[in-house]
Amino acid sequence: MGVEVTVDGLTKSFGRQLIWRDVTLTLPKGEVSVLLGPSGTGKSVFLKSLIGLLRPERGRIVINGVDLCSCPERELYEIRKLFGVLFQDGALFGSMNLFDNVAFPLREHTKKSETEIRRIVLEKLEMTGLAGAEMKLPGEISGGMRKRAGLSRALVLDPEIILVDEPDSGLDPVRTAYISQLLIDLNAQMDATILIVSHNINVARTVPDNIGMLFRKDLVMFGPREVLLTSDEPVVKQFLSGSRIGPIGMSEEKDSATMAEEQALVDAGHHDGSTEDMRGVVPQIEPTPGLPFRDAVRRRKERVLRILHTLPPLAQHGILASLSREERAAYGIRPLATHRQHGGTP
Ligand SMILES: Nc1ncnc2c1ncn2[C@@H]1O[C@H](COP(=O)(O)OP(=O)(O)OP(=O)(O)O)[C@@H](O)[C@H]1O
Repeated sequence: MGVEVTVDGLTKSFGRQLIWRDVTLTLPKGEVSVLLGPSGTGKSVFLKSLIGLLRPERGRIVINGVDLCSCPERELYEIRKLFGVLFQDGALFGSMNLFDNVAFPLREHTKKSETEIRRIVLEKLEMTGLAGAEMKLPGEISGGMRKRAGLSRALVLDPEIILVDEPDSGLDPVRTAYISQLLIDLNAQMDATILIVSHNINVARTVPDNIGMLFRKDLVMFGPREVLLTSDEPVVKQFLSGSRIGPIGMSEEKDSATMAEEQALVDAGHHDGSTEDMRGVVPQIEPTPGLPFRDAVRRRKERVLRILHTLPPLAQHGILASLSREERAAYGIRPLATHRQHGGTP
């Protein structure tokens, strides 16, 4: 089963450039979380900090009681074995076929026999839909297949925490939907803690149990998916609708004069770049029929219902609306009062 990751007061700079400060969040064990944020807000830097490739100046990252930010190199090496990482481009060795790429961590870090390695590699390739492609070179396959090969390699040491950097980058919407399904299926099979970094709205709306967002060097929010998906925060609203109108600018945040000018243009009928209001809680992707039920869903339900009273009303409503009649009875919850949601859902 996956482990909990606790991040407390984390701050990272490069020289005089502050990337983010005082980031505090908990990745609940075995749950899937997404970290959103406009380009350049330091999402990849956050992933690299989690595995100890970068060392933040302040704060703690605690896994199994060990603080990665202050522990000795030997302990960090041991904790890193809990992680499987899918980097943006798959980070495959171009001269090795998929079999050898996926076998690489097993040959480097274990004393397993070639027979055992073969069994594991073929199993992971099968799990990611790449059975039969083991002799192909990375240059001979599509971007989506390279992502899945990178994922196979991230799985071979049976990680308890899986970090995924932009699973959708370079993929069309259909291939993105397939990789979203694959991540949920893997979570159902392995119960690993998963953190996905992305700016894809569909991934954010349909995949995770929890969502966070980085903006202006801060973690704007992190919590149950229903909180961000129903949020009224201007930056979240703008991000979810893909609009030019709001605090996020072309490369940096905007000043209030620019925001007022842009709003005036839209008020005069100019297109704001968005397609539709993407706020509101939509159903989460479920594992492919035949795969196990996600234990994380049950654990999350219990956790979220314990903190329900602390959440905003729309988020509460989204959570309660996702419960079946039997669950409502089991948790002693009264029938739902009607409450208007964003996106017109009553
Ligand atoms: N090793 C490094 N040395 C100096 N600056 C770095 C280093 N790594 C990242 N940065 C800077 O940190 C900032 C955040 O980069 P990062 O790649 O984490 O952003 P991101 O949110 O993942 O962006 P995107 O969504 O475009 O991938 C950028 O300004 C980048 O130039």
